[in-house]
Amino acid sequence: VAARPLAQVVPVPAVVRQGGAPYTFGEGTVIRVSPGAVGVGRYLAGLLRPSMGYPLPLRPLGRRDGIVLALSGHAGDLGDEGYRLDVTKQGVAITAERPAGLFHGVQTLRQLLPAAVEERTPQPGPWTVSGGTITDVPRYSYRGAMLDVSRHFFTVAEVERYIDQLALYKIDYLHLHLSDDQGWRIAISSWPRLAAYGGSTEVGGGPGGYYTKAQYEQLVRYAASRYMTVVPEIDMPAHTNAALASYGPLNCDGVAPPLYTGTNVGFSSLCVAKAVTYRFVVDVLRELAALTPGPYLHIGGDEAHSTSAADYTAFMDRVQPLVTGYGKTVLAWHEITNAHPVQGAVAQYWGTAGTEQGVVAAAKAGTRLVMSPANHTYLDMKYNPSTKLGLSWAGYTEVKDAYGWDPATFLRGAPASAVLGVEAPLWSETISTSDDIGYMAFPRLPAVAELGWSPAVSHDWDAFRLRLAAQGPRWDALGIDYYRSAQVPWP
Ligand SMILES: CC1=[NH+][C@H]2[C@@H](O1)O[C@H](CO)[C@@H](O)[C@@H]2O
Repeated sequence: VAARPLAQVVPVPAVVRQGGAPYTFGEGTVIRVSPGAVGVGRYLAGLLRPSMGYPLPLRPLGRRDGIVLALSGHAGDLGDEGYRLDVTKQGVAITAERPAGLFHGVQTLRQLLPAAVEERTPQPGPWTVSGGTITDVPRYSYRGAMLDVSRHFFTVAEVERYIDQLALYKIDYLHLHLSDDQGWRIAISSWPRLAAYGGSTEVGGGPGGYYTKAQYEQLVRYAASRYMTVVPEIDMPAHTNAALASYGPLNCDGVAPPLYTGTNVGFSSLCVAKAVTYRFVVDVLRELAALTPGPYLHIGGDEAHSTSAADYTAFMDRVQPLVTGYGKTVLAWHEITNAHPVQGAVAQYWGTAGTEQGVVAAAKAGTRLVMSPANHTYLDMKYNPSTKLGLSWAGYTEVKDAYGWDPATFLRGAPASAVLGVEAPLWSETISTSDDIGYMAFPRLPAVAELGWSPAVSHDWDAFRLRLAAQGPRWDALGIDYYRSAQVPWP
């Protein structure tokens, strides 16, 4: 079995030098780790032991043989997430400045092994990795995936499964859309009805659900163990029916509307004029900030069709300082640029044309961008008219569409330096199971992940589609029910 070319990896690494003797894992292979790399070593062992059937014991650094996970102990040109991977006859050495870099190197090593390595029962080898060197660093530091847990609720186990799938493609931010018209999904101690009542249903009228604080902290820890930072979103002032239904006083007329299980948007708004609204926002953001080790709180801001422009601006002027007051950075959908984005705020672009001059102007004035153009990155868009799941308001999105754009230039006129990275949102109006997530996210999520990680100069659909094809057998082994796009030459 010819060992896989080093450059076959998705996202494609920055620098690949193929050559030299391959390395073959065996009964005696050990995993040697720096003191700070024990967690990554345990993760790697957990990946390889079931399918290889080898003991793969963890050992301290010593002889340079077998698998080495070493932290360099000094700042260099690999940064927080980069790594170097050297394959020789003696073994595979992954070096990095930070554990996240080692973790990303492990994802690359994983992909250099046969797809059978993803099986959870002993598989025949050989477990050979081609000789050579990879030096790899990300193009963007923000490479996100969003899961809408409001329209349909997903359990901790279902989210953790998605986290594991995202880790394979070096995604480092998980944006959880925790509230919307159809469901409030995070327990807030000072406003208990938000989750207890506001989380009691979902699109289609199912049982919904919510995360207790302990469950949410479990998700944050699990994501962190895969070097992913959680970005919680409380969407405001629109997309708030679940909160408005839970507390009558939050409504301008004091009357709580019924819970909503449909899929319309833009009909709800917090009452901008009432003082209680800001007590609500302060309490929610305070409790959420306490649960969020990451730098961002996402305050939504999209589709405020039932909020006047003046009220929207007044609301955002009052709410953004609350986020920064808790030491967090504001993330919001790009409509925030119609108001006054505070210094340091990040706008998440979700348009389709790349011509919104208000967003361009804000970017020129210092607002940074996370790029999520809906006609390229929305994983809830149908692949084609016959796709059962998903929506089509932004058009049909095949794999080539997910890959065929440049985050640096999509928003025309915005400085490339304003772009922090990319994010692939998966809205869940029509998505309710892990299999649904897998079908819509694969193969398009890896395309967006490559746009976030790999150098612009490596962007090439003809090469990418071949590398993507080699991922198919991995997804089969991982039990991911992916869409077999005709654009990809699956093996
Ligand atoms: C930012 C944004 N707001 C809308 C829009 O994206 O489309 C999504 C469906 O594709 C929908 O669920 C969401 O509420």
